[in-house]
Amino acid sequence: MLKVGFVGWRGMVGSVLMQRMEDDGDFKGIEPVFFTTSQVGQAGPDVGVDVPPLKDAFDLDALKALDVVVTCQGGDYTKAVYEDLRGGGWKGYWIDAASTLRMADDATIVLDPVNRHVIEAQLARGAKTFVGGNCTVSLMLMGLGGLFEADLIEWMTSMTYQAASGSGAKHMRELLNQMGGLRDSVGEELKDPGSAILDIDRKVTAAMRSGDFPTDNFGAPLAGSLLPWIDTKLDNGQSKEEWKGTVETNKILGLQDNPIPIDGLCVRIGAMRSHSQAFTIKLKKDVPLDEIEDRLAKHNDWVKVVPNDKEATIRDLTPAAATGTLSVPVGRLRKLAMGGEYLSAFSVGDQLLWGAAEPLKRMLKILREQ
Ligand SMILES: NC(=O)C1=CN([C@@H]2O[C@H](COP(=O)(O)OP(=O)(O)OC[C@H]3O[C@@H](n4cnc5c(N)ncnc54)[C@H](OP(=O)(O)O)[C@@H]3O)[C@@H](O)[C@H]2O)C=CC1
Ligand SMILES: N[C@@H](CC(=O)OP(=O)(O)O)C(=O)O
Repeated sequence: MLKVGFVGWRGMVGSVLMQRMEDDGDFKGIEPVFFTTSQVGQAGPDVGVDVPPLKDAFDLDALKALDVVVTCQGGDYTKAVYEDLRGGGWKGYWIDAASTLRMADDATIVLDPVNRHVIEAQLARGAKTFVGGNCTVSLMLMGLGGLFEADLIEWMTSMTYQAASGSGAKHMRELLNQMGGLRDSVGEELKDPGSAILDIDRKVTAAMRSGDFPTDNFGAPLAGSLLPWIDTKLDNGQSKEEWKGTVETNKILGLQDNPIPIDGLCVRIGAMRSHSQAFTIKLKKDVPLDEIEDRLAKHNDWVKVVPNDKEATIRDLTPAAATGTLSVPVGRLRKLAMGGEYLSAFSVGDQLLWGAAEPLKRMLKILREQ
């Protein structure tokens, strides 16, 4: 029975992972050990099997006793522990949600409905480090996997609409406080259907720009606005989030030697936990739309092609519809005015499920089935 250590299990990503593992009975058949950076000795979570008290996540000897470490604790933890653990001779499997190790030569980015062949090849050559991809990248590949699989994409842009959860729990709270602050600033006026909308707008804008508006986490208003920058700046002008779209996609697909150009702008919007993306795709040839829809729909069990009409789109192709589900709807599929090789698409997905926890859960299962 695999002895599996969980670090970061009570955080936002970790909690989603725990829930999904419980839903699917994944704790049966492993020996789980729970770790913490702050609550050593306290009782472990109730996951339906006996677990020892929480161990110290920085205790290398305790970690070395494991066959597998699954961490959702974040990049600082990975930086603090991983090298020392490997340097100390530990040969176990490391499964990580953080981006720290993703582009390392000995790390494989996991998204098995898309790159099971890459994962299997890496396992066969003895790879031991497996990392979940960036949420936007994983969700894009789950949605458009059928086109990548058929090698139909010459290049593409991804313009994102990313939810607050991608920045963490505090940001989700701040977004809600911002929304509440805007509403409260015009509470009286909203009670009166006859009040002038431009007066309401003026007050809302003033509230948004006031020094009292809660912006400690985002650094600027998000509610009623948007933020066209995510993560740090690179020398070429890309944000790091935009860079990940190029390099992680090609690494996941095993195309580093002949990469597909993928670029775009990453934008934070006031959604809670589902990321959306609008794509412009240059196809290698003019493929009929029904064939494209067929390839997309058949690629995996979670992608759902949404007909390109208003009713279906506003019902099924939104964060409100996708959140809390494993479904990855893809719609707005049509050929663009530039010609038959130019395709538009729009996708949505829960960034804590396929964007974070689900690929890790499934990687652990792949190890168990080996
Ligand atoms: N947020 C996201 O969208 C994504 C995040 N990731 C990666 O996952 C990492 C973790 O992200 P996320 O889950 O958002 O981080 P959280 O801040 O929710 O949790 C991280 C850790 O904080 C500690 N913690 C302290 N106070 C609390 C509290 N009140 N409730 C819960 N945990 C608490 C816990 O560790 P302890 O028990 O040791 O105190 C927990 O494991 C990120 O750093 C990133 O590397 C990856 C993909 C997406
Ligand atoms: N950066 C993503 C969240 C994420 O997945 O990040 P990372 O690539 O560090 O795992 C966001 O803000 O929406």
